[in-house]
Amino acid sequence: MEAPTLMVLVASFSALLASLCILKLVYSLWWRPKLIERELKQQGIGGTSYNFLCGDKLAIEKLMIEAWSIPVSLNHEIIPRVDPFIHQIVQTYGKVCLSWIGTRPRLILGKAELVRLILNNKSGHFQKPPQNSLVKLLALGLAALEGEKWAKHRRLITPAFHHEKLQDGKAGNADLLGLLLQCKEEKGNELTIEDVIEECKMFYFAGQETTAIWLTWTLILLSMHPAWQEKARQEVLQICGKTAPDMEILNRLKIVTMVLFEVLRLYPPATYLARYTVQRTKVGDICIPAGVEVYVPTTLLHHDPEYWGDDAEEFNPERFAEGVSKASGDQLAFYPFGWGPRICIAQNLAIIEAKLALAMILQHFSFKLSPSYAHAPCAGFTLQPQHGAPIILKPI
Ligand code: HEM
Repeated sequence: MEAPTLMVLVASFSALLASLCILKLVYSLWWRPKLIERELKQQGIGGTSYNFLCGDKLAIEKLMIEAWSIPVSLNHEIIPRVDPFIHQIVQTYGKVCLSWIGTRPRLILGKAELVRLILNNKSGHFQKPPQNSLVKLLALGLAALEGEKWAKHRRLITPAFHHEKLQDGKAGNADLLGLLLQCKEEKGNELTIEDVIEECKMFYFAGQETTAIWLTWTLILLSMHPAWQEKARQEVLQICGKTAPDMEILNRLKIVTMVLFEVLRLYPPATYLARYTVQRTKVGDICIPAGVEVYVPTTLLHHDPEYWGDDAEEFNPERFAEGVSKASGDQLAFYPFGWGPRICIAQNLAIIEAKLALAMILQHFSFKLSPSYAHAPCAGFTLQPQHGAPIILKPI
């Protein structure tokens, strides 16, 4: 073949390749989002229209900067501050609506019956959304695994949190590490040393932050509601005086438990859960295309008067007097630990830790908010008091 002909061929091939790349880009950055938008809107789902490349990112950032620049009054109507975009979009388009995180469609499902279908789904069509590399670096392990590997790790780790272990006070990191290393040693088991490290990292992050923040909000709320602080203290002192509570005593602390659940309702450490459709999937009447992030807004459901009544925004531990299942109009309006197959593996441990810590604080201290406290809940990795929690403790 002559040189000029060869050059023409190479040039045509390059041009074809470039056109294909451009087409692919146009498809993923414009056409596909628009197709998904049309499909969901045809099913009667309202929401924002897709903006090229950035979606609702700018609107979300603007609302957050505004909301987070000032504290709020000392009450529990926190949604407009914690998640101003969700607050606004749900007010405009309803509890089931569509928004955009860049090019990724985000379907908000703020109804208990749909939350149930998503979190209970065992088809494998809903997975954890693809994460950016920073999140991957921080937290891998069980919470980020999928499919067979997740099922295997979950099976391996579950015994570390068995009820009897918790009763003996033996559960925890040392136990988990022992279990994982034992599994790694066993012949035929493909658990690698990297897997063991990832699980330990995951448990460190998942375990420390969430329980600490739960206790922090509990101290803030019991400072805001001193009558409940006193009621809970009286219960502890009546049952065990000033001796450290054991498991049997912890099981008898009814008011302490009601208080802790009411704090989890109003200030859930994990403000939302997210899933991602790996293929077209039906949820109730909604047909969700592949590649859609499903956003399950925990804080919104925990504050919704439809499930909690007119006093939804009030701190009223009494609503948990008959247990979690009778506290709301729908059991799936309260899921601080998630639900279904991926429910928090350590929820019993977290509850025991929180009860023990709170009971011991109540036994030995009375507490109130420092005058420098500004009520400013904001959602980062977990739901945080933005300017800290200065609390004045007085030994009793
Ligand atoms: C107040 C305390 C805690 C809260 C509110 C909490 C909340 C949650 C939630 C909502 C999920 C489900 C996530 C999802 O479905 O996407 C979860 C999963 C998980 N949590 Fe917790 N958690 C707490 C304490 C802990 C502790 C103490 C540990 C470890 C010692 C832990 C380890 C895990 C793990 C490993 C998963 C992933 C389970 C799986 O995907 O199979 N959590 N947690």
